[in-house]
Amino acid sequence: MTFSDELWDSAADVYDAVRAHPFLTGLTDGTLPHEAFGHFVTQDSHYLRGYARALAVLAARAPTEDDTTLFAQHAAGAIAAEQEMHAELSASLRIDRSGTPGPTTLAYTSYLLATVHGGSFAEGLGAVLPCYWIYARVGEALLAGSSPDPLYARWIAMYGGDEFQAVVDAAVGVMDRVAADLAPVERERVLAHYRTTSRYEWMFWDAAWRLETWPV
Ligand SMILES: Cc1ncc(CN)c(N)n1
Repeated sequence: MTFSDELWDSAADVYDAVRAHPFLTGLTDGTLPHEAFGHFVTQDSHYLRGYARALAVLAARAPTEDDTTLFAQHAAGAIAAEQEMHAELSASLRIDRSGTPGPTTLAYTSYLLATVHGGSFAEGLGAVLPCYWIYARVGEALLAGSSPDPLYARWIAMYGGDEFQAVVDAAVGVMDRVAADLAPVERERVLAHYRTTSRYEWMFWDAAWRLETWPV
């Protein structure tokens, strides 16, 4: 069993909860209100800025030149592709993506940044991995059925597409390589970060579903 298998299995219950969430079932059957999707797109634009910063820190702390190149490319290229899609979706939904990050967005990005700065490279990678991997698995699972709503179909095609899957495979491969040299205590820390950010992934969809705002 590879370390990435162990990681995936450790948060498989969270992934199952993600798949069952009404935001995703609504995306698939087309019943998700555009207001909730617009909320998601706006918050995700904020999220991606924080995520890109976290990947850039990871690139700077990477153990090999190839890893630095990989995460720097992901910080620039992958994020640009997602932001481009958000710009198109926002125009179709006629939403303005300005405003401030909501509570869940801020908590999630703050956790990512704290971990990539304060933990080891492996811990940082464990924290960013659910962002890659859960979206790839969700995209892959939803691709065949897609959605009757063309905006949701566009979103599913992005994450279910080969390009995104290849990006994710590369990041998972680095995790497996790095894990070979980790002491058991550090593996446990990686698993803990991975589970926490998997939970944040569920919370991010839930926040959009609830149209979350700051309570005061
Ligand atoms: C919250 C979140 N998580 C993951 C992804 C996919 N990079 C995303 N765009 N937004």
